[in-house]
Amino acid sequence: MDSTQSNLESSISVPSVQELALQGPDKVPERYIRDEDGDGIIGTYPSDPNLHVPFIDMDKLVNADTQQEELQKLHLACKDWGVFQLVNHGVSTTTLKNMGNQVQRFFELPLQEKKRCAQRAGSLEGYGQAFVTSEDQKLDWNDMIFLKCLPIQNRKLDLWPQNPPAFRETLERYSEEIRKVTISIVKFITMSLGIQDTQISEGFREGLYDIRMNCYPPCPEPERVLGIVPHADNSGITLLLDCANFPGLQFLKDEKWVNVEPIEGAIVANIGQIIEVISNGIYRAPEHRAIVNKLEERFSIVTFCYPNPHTNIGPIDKLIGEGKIAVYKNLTHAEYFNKFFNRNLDESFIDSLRV
Ligand SMILES: O=C(O)CCC(=O)C(=O)O
Ligand SMILES: [Fe+2]
Repeated sequence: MDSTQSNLESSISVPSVQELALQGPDKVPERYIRDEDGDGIIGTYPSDPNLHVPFIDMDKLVNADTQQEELQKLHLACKDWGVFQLVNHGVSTTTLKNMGNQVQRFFELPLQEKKRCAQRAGSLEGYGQAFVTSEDQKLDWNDMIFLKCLPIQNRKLDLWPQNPPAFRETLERYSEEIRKVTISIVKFITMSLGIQDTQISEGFREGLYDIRMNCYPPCPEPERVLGIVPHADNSGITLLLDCANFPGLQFLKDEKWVNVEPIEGAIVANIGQIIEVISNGIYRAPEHRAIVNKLEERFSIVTFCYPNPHTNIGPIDKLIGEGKIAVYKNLTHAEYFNKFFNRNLDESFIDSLRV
């Protein structure tokens, strides 16, 4: 990544939401309140309980007899939703369970212990918060720890928790298994775009895997705050492990918020803005947000997967020409990240990538 410091590559420090919640307040501090009128409306869109995020079965993608049908489902999932629940993905149940446990145990530690991994000036890595640049900005009802996991030389081990004791080895194992899933699901995503060569998916073998672990404490006024403000991810693809047994993650579909019902053993996969660009906008990086719960704490483990830094980010040749024009610019990896970290938080990042 570019060595020049850019404005969103670090965040000002904010209070721990877990500590706030522990005091058992009956009201939420003003800095977290999103509905100024107190009418409980967050965002402009209603939610729709009758819509469900599609499912994709990796076994069916691999099996020659079922592949075509499943590729067609995958195509529609990426085009119409930008998100799907992936089952039979190959990450072992033990790895998923261990990862969830370690993250929960980390967030259960006393604040002082978690602060040993606190973000340092000028970096988003570590325990803290992302994209907070001013004291009067509204805050998310969320604590997080963000760690670069792959390639191995990107790890800042001084920020990796040593407590709980199995945290590091569990995260190492998890990131390796997630990398395998990423390479294969990206291969099928490009196949569903009609591209047969594996150059794009192979770009994820030496790719970057950054993991954000989120804790959403119970909130006395859940309908007035957000766990994470609506956004699309700047990744190639994002793979999310939802550790709760109630919904918290929502995707925007046809101007309605749709809950992701957590399914044990499934991984939620959403298209990131890099695949949106590569696919020349055929596949969309969907807007999503997290809501919070009055009684229960929720954890999620989110892997942002990027192709290796030598890959240019632009629409692939096969999807332009013969009357199809490029909708997005072609940028180097460094230019893409520079634009991302210097973006204006009030403007659409993806629009800034349009030709
Ligand atoms: O925790 C969630 O459900 C959403 C997290 C998310 O969207 C993110 O970290 O980018
Ligand atoms: Fe996200």
